[in-house]
Amino acid sequence: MIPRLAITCGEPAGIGVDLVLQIAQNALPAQCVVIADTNVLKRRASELGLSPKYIAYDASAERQTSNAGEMTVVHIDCPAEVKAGKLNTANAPYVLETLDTATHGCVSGEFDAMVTAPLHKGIINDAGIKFSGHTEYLAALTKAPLPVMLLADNDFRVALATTHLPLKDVSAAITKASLTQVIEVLHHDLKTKFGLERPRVYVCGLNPHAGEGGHLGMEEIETIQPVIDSLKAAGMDLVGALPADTLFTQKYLQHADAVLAMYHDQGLPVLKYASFGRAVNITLGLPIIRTSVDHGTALDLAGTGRADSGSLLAAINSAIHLSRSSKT
Ligand SMILES: NC(=O)C1=CN([C@@H]2O[C@H](COP(=O)(O)OP(=O)(O)OC[C@H]3O[C@@H](n4cnc5c(N)ncnc54)[C@H](O)[C@@H]3O)[C@@H](O)[C@H]2O)C=CC1
Ligand SMILES: NCC(=O)COP(=O)(O)O
Repeated sequence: MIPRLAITCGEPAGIGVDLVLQIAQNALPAQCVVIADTNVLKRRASELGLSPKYIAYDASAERQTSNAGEMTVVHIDCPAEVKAGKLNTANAPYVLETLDTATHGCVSGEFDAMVTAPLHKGIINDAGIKFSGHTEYLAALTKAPLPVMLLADNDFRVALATTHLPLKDVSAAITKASLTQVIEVLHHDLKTKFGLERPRVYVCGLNPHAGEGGHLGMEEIETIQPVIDSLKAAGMDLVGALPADTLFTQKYLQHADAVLAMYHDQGLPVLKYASFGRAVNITLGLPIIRTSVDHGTALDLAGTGRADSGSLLAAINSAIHLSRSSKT
């Protein structure tokens, strides 16, 4: 089976467009279908000194792997002119339309997976559209009750109990019910997507020193530990709650199939310090396969040819692997 992947370019003023063009210089063992405005691609390609052959996507044609120097495209109109590095609120609906097209294609089975290049959350909100991130948006589109963000560099996997929310709201968002659901989704997907029979998950506390016995916060005693104990009693292999600063050391990491951090900037800086440029963001808990890059729009690099496509390539390879090996 040749996997067919929908690839979105994200923010058109960002490096997503550059990266997709760079990736198309190489042959890939999948049919990569880029969802974008062909004119945006062509203009950026000429800025980068690239000239791929553009092929209009034909859903009825037989699947073929992607050839070097060719790009299969589903054209979506981008309303306003795109200048590399310059955000424009007028193009926010276009960004979402590319996501909608890719997602509907995955839900219908036309695509086996979607791979997303980075979008700019701020400019979409500036356009008057409430938006937190791909993770939440794709969950709403696919009616998934709870998405879980996981970033991975091979066997080093970091999942998050909460995603995009202000730090002041994190504690209230971690309830016994929400944390139980997050761990259940993580446990389920580690088995079905990563083939881990009995995944071992190390769980971080929320507070410094995991609350220091209640002297530095009560969330561990009142919420996190009771959830861990109850799921362990139900048969899951969980360790914690451990202080996050010491959990992220080799002594523990070498035994972990995944780490569950309580919030975005507790887990991701560690992962990015170790693996920036080759890690993959995988959304768990969706009825479709979605992978993404480990970085943002890097407006400072758009159109310069200096953006590193390592993480996008890793995201594509991960989507290919997951399309072939995932069980439901
Ligand atoms: N999956 C997604 O859609 C993601 C989107 N973002 C969004 O990106 C926007 C900008 O975020 P920032 O925090 O500035 O992070 P960023 O990742 O865009 O940039 C941080 C630094 O890393 C560099 N960098 C990023 N990607 C690179 C690459 N492929 N090659 C070489 N250098 C690279 C940039 O030049 C910059 O110096 C925000 O709106 C954020 O929400 C951030 C992360 C993921
Ligand atoms: N830092 C990772 C990130 O923000 C990715 O968000 P999403 O757009 O994939 O939900």
